[in-house]
Amino acid sequence: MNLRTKYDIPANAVITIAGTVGVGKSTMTNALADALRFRTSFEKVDTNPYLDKFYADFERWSFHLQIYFLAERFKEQKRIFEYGGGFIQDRSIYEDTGIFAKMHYEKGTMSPVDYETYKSLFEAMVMTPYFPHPDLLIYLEGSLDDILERIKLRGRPMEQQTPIAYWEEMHGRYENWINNFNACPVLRLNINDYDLFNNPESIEPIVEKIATHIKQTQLLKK
Ligand SMILES: Nc1ncnc2c1ncn2[C@@H]1O[C@H](COP(=O)(O)OP(=O)(O)O)[C@@H](O)[C@H]1O
Ligand SMILES: Nc1ncnc2c1ncn2[C@H]1C[C@H](O)[C@@H](COP(=O)(O)O)O1
Repeated sequence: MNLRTKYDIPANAVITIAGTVGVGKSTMTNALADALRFRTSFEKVDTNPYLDKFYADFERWSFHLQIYFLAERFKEQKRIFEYGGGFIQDRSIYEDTGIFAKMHYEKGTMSPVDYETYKSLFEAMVMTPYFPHPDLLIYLEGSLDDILERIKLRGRPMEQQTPIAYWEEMHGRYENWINNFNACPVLRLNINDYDLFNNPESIEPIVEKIATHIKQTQLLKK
């Protein structure tokens, strides 16, 4: 059944899924797109020319990787706009700057000049009235142990070789980031409260929450 019509979710809605590496964004993106009959926008991992190099040498490749992600996400943004919405997006552009670029700069693996260049490009491209914010950002949260388990289970070699301290730092930063995030409405979901693998029907209560959230936001705008 098409849950979008059942719960009266606008056909042009754009919903972005945020959360730390391995938390379950791609799985949620697919499940929601299927339930709502929406298109998907994924970040490209297998064809990313910098990701492996970046994990092997953060200092050397962090700027290149951020520029690559920024360009890719901007192209996706344009595609979403051209279709007139109706998308589930795997990871928001806000995480690139608010989590990744900032973390690498503060940890000394991106130089101050590269960080400034990146930020000014980001602000010129994204923080303008011409860049529509998503209708809803769904934030997936879970314990560090559960997330480490999922990263292990997925088994991307570059992530297996990365010290646990990196994922721990990121996990803490995500918590701070979401508590201060206000660019668009947020729906927080704990990964222990649904199980899309063993219980695919657990998507329906999530769709219901999304509908309520979007309606509340529309009422506030009036
Ligand atoms: N609800 C779930 N229960 C158990 N494992 C899950 C669930 N959702 C995702 N996973 C597993 O966790 C790993 C990371 O999920 P993924 O969706 O790729 O995360 P992300 O896109 O956030 O990096 C994958 O191995 C995936 O199969
Ligand atoms: N902006 C980014 N900077 C550094 N690394 C990033 C960025 N965006 C994504 N990544 C990495 C993290 C993961 O290894 C892969 C895919 O992310 P995932 O959360 O598994 O979808 O890319």
